[in-house]
Formats: sequence, structure tokens, C-alpha cells
Amino acid sequence: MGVLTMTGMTENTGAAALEVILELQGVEKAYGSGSTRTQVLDGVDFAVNRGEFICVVGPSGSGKTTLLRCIAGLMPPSGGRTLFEGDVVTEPPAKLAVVFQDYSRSLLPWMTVRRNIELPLKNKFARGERAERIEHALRSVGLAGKGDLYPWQMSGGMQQRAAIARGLAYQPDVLLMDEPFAAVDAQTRIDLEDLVLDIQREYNTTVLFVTHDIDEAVYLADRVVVLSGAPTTVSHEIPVDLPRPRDQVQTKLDPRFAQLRTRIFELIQNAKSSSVINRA
Ligand SMILES: Nc1ncnc2c1ncn2[C@@H]1O[C@H](COP(=O)(O)OP(=O)(O)OP(=O)(O)O)[C@@H](O)[C@H]1O
Repeated sequence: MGVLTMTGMTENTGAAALEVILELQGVEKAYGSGSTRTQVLDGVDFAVNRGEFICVVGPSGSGKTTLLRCIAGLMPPSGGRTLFEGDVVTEPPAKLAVVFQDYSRSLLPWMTVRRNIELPLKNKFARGERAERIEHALRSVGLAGKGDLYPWQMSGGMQQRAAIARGLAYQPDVLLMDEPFAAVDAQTRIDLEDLVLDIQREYNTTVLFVTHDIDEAVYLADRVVVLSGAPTTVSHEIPVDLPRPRDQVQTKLDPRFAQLRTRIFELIQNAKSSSVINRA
């Protein structure tokens, strides 16, 4: 059943996770119609194995958020399909959670953090199980004892932790994250990156993480999916063969880290220059 009972990997190398959990088959998305029609996604194909950490990067406007919304079932693709655990996604799958960039809008300010986390669990779990899941999620993100605070009583980093806890309390098989750390300061960002790695290990969650930040992508991922410029396809998939557990200092000093980062940087620069939308 849930993420906690799967392969039991303690170090996620990606190699042990051979079961495909998410598959994108020719996903297309166009906005507008007639002369205003813009083809953003033009047949995006890739697969994600259970327990993998995938980062998606691409030029600004290449459709990363659009892609994530299609995967999450928040928006229908214009063509192609996404399979989640073998089923075609037509609505938000129950075992998938999304964490957005804008934590200030994703938490309800009139509810305590505990109530915010509880909201998606209501009508799904009995009160006792809800309470257990909430406390476990709060502990996992370092907010034990903070459940009675309101979002506006917390720093930006704490609010984003709370938003992550809300996703985790659901114990999703897949966690989609759309530039979740773009709005926090650099030090908090580093802490949250390591938090997400710890959580992924603890829950063995599959993570699909959209980011603008190439260093962040290389630091976190088992594999980086590089998108082309719009109309967008997958330009390259780059396996990240850096050892785990990752370390903010040692990993980034590894010459392989610099090689991977340079390679991805060049790919994105090439994609930018070939983007029809960005040139328009
Ligand atoms: N609801 C919408 N209606 C019309 N066009 C849209 C809509 N949402 C996004 N677009 C357009 O689709 C393209 C891709 O947008 P999207 O936000 O998915 O890209 P992105 O790669 O996430 O961008 P960024 O890197 O800047 O966050 C952009 O040209 C954008 O203007």
C-alpha cells in the first residue's frame, strides 16, 4: 500500500526502484485558440520510478508549471496522457500531493498550522489517525510543538515547512514540488533542501521537483529532466551519479558536481536560443 511499506531502501540510488510509478506519454498542452493558440508542451515523454528524485529544469516559460499541473490532474492535457500507478490521470490522484512555491497563499491564515494540515485528511481518516499523522508530519519537518501557531506567526521558511507537512501527512506516493523554495532566503533554502532529502529517505516518497536553480537540481536529484524551449519536449535526461547521502559542502566540492552543473547549464542555454515562444 503506502510509501512506508515499499522497497525499504535507506539510500536511494534510484537503481533499486525499477517500478514505474509515473509515466508521461506524449503530453501536449496548448493555451488559447485560433490565432492566439500557443503550443506550450509538444509531446513530453518520460517515466519516473518509484522512490526516485527527479528534478525538472528548463528555460523560463518552457512550461514546467504547466507540465506539473497536467501531471497533478489539475488541468487536462491537450494531447497525450499521464499514467499514475498505471491509471490515466483525469483528476488529482489521491496518492499524490503538490507543494507550490507560494506558501503564503497555500496555507489558510485563519486556521492554525495543525488545522491546515488536517484539512485534506478530513473525511478520509478517523480523528485518532489524523492526529498521529499530523504530529508525525510536524516532527518530520522540524515543527514539533508548533501546530497551534497561525501561519502569520511563522517565518517564511516555517510556513513552507508547514506546507510540506500538509503534503506529507497524506503520506503520498508521489510529491510534486513546483519551485518550492524560490521565495525563501538562501540559508533557509539550503535547510529545506536537506529537509526534503531527509523526508524522501524516511518516507521513500517519489519526488518530482521543478526548479530554476541548476545547483539545486544537481544536489537533489537522481536524474535531471531538461526541457527544451517551448514548444517543449524533453531535451535530455541526465543521471546524477553523485553519492548519497548528499552534503551541502562535500557534494558541491565534487568535480562531478561541477561537470553536471556545466552540462545542464549549456543545455538550458541552447534550449533558450531555440525557444519559439521566448524569441517571439
Ligand atoms: N492559463 C494560461 N493561459 C494562457 N497562457 C498560459 C497560461 N499559463 C501559462 N501560460 C503560458 O504558457 C507558457 C508556459 O508557462 P509556465 O508557467 O508553465 O512555464 P514555466 O516554465 O513554469 O515558467 P517559469 O520558469 O517562468 O516559472 C508561458 O508562455 C505562459 O505565458
